[in-house]
Amino acid sequence: MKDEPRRVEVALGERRYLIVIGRGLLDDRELLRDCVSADEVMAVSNETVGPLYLERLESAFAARRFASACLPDGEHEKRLESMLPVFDTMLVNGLSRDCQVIALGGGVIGDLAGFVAATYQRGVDFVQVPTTLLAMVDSSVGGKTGVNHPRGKNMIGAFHQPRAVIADLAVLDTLPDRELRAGMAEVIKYALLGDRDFLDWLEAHIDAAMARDPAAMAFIIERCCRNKAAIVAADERESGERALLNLGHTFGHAIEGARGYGDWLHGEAIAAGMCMAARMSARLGWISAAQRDRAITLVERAGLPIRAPDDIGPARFREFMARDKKNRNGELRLVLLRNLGDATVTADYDPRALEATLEAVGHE
Ligand SMILES: NC(=O)c1ccc[n+]([C@@H]2O[C@H](COP(=O)([O-])OP(=O)(O)OC[C@H]3O[C@@H](n4cnc5c(N)ncnc54)[C@H](O)[C@@H]3O)[C@@H](O)[C@H]2O)c1
Ligand SMILES: O=C(O)C(=O)C[C@@H](O)[C@H](O)[C@H](O)COP(=O)(O)O
Ligand SMILES: [Zn+2]
Repeated sequence: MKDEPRRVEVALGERRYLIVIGRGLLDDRELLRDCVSADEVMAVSNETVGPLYLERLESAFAARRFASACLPDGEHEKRLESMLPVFDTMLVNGLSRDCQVIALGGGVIGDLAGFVAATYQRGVDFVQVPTTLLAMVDSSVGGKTGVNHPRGKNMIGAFHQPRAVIADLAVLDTLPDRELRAGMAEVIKYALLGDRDFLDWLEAHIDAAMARDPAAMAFIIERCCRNKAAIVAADERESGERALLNLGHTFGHAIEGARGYGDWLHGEAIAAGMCMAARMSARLGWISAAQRDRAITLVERAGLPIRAPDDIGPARFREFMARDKKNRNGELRLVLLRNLGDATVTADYDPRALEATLEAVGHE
């Protein structure tokens, strides 16, 4: 018997949208046509995902004006220049302000296509069709769109919520193992920042999840989407608690930036960044050494890096961290652990704990 899709609502005051999670959704034309209501459709994907799944969208929207663009693959392509060919395609095809954009891909395509939608003719609607675990549990939800700048991650962008998120679990069958592991970093993030029960569950089921057990995957994706939907509903534009979703990201974004958005995947950098946050929290005495090790062990069991690359010194970390979007009045705000399953965003910490954590990169 086919499982019914799971549905998670993101409620933003009067506005709301659905995240639909299930196997085979890309073959459900009724759902696709329901979510994408416009007569003019622009699908954005990349050279890896497009050949695998774009045809499903093409055939679902054959009766409408349909245009598409497949960008080169990779995090380094998440930059302003990559948006131009997408705008060109939209203009050449005469797409009006009534068109809708579909982002078909991982977080890179989701963030970029979302920003295209936020800015094309001052803003059109878009639908997220995430194809990585990371995009299903995190980037497709919540409306953060944008691109990187050589001086910092996601430095140019806009809040622009999708009108729907369609997560077809079948597409994960073609996702490489390394990308699955990268997605698991954001999964572990939700547990550490605010969901202690989920942390216990993950510790018991991480091996099943890494083996792509279908029930475990569906449970994980729904649980993470519910967590994210609740945080985004409470603080859509990150004036407060949404910054908790940045656990591991102040360090992680510095790693990505210092490596030139190249060899370290976002999820890998965030994994190492979360371990740094755990070590710093332990140095501050906010969590015990045993709790720190529990967090790090889970990251390690997911096959993720637990250490930042040793060629990024404290000065380079600080250079990127000084530009972090969470900073206020020149103060470096960090997401740290007060307990497992209980993170806090604060600039109120002993700076020596940060210094020691940065100095120890490569040694611990
Ligand atoms: N907006 C947000 O809230 C948010 C949240 C988390 C991360 N992000 C951003 O997301 C990006 C990382 O996303 P990602 O990890 O999905 O990386 P990605 O988009 O680069 O995708 C990872 C790789 O998997 C390939 N791929 C995607 N789906 C596939 C499939 N089904 N089968 C085979 N290959 C597939 C892609 O072509 C790519 O090579 C980063 O830029 C990060 O900053 C944004
Ligand atoms: O949705 C959010 O809020 C997040 O912070 C989710 C993060 O996982 C994601 O990497 C996000 O893109 C980071 O945003 P930024 O504002 O720190 O650039
Ligand atoms: Zn992230």
